[in-house]
Amino acid sequence: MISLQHVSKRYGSSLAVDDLSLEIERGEFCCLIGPSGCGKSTTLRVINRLVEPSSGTILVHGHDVRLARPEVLRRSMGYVIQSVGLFPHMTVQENIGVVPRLLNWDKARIRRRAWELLELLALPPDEYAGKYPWQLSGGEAQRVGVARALAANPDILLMDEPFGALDPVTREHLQTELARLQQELRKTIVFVTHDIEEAVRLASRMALMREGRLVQHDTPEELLAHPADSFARSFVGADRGLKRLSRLFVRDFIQPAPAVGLNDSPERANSLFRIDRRLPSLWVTGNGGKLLGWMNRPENGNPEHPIESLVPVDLRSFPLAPDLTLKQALSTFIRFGVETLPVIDQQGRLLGQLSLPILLEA
Ligand SMILES: Nc1ncnc2c1ncn2[C@@H]1O[C@H](COP(=O)(O)OP(=O)(O)OP(=O)(O)O)[C@@H](O)[C@H]1O
Repeated sequence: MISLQHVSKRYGSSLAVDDLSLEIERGEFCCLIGPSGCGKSTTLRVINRLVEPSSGTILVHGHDVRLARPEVLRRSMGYVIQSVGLFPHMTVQENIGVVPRLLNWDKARIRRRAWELLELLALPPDEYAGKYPWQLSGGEAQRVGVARALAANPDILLMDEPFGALDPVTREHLQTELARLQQELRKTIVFVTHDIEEAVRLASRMALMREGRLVQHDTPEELLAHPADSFARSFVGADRGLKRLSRLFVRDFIQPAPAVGLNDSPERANSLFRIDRRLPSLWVTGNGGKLLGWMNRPENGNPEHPIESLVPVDLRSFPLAPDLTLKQALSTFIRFGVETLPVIDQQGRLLGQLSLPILLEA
């Protein structure tokens, strides 16, 4: 899909990119990663000819990019940068419509597309289409930037530190959105970041660079498990086991959860405690299997009624959602100081539980 062959870029006497060869397959999410100044942005920009390489060849869909007119090439790829670059005098809808207008789409089609994309990016069109960039938060502006890049439905998205300027919470939110979007759209994405956590979370393959050269091009799992050299090892960090947890999801580690209904008899709870003598507590569910809290094993062994022994939980923060990463789950374990956490679906129904030993084994 995108093939960089022996690409170099020289600025005066220094080489920003040094004989770099890289193959990016269709539908891949390739993160270019490495320390500041290693040539990530330059590598990205030679793909849409914002930067002309000093030597080497770049093929997109098998065609040499040098043979395409730069403006045509750029329109055929989405491009998202850190500072967004929305036009301040244009509304959100007009900003999203920039490339479609250049492509002479009619007004109705541009509007339809803008609304469709705003919905896709969780920005209600009624509310956002008519806003100006100064009326948006950083996270919202970045979403509009992504919508604008997707406007003409390009196969390729080039993203240069798109979330670099956002606060950590918004950043994590947008990472989740982008991962969801990619599941749905399957674009070929080249994404520059110097944040290894971000790359591990999003990439299907990571290209680790150092001083303009490619050090390792691998899946995040491989890069974390088998860094190619001492530089790669130090870049991925001593806590690479912890980082791997960002690639694993709660849904794949759910186990059955021992539970009673709120209106079940004390005998029912008692029999579950008898079956597993080490069980410290039972989850308690209400209508339709919705989680309410837990009940502890009675200390004197006398059966207790779930209604009377219920310890309610804060459903917004305590239970896990199946699509959280194990890393996020670990922080919930630490926050509450527990060994087992319930997993619930969007309706609050108990799906099962995750235990800390299972997570640590993963
Ligand atoms: N237009 C330019 N003129 C001169 N030198 C440049 C130019 N653009 C980049 N460089 C140099 O090329 C090298 C690679 O820059 P590049 O921006 O590609 O790195 P990067 O890995 O994206 O860095 P960062 O993570 O800090 O953005 C740097 O040493 C930089 O100073």
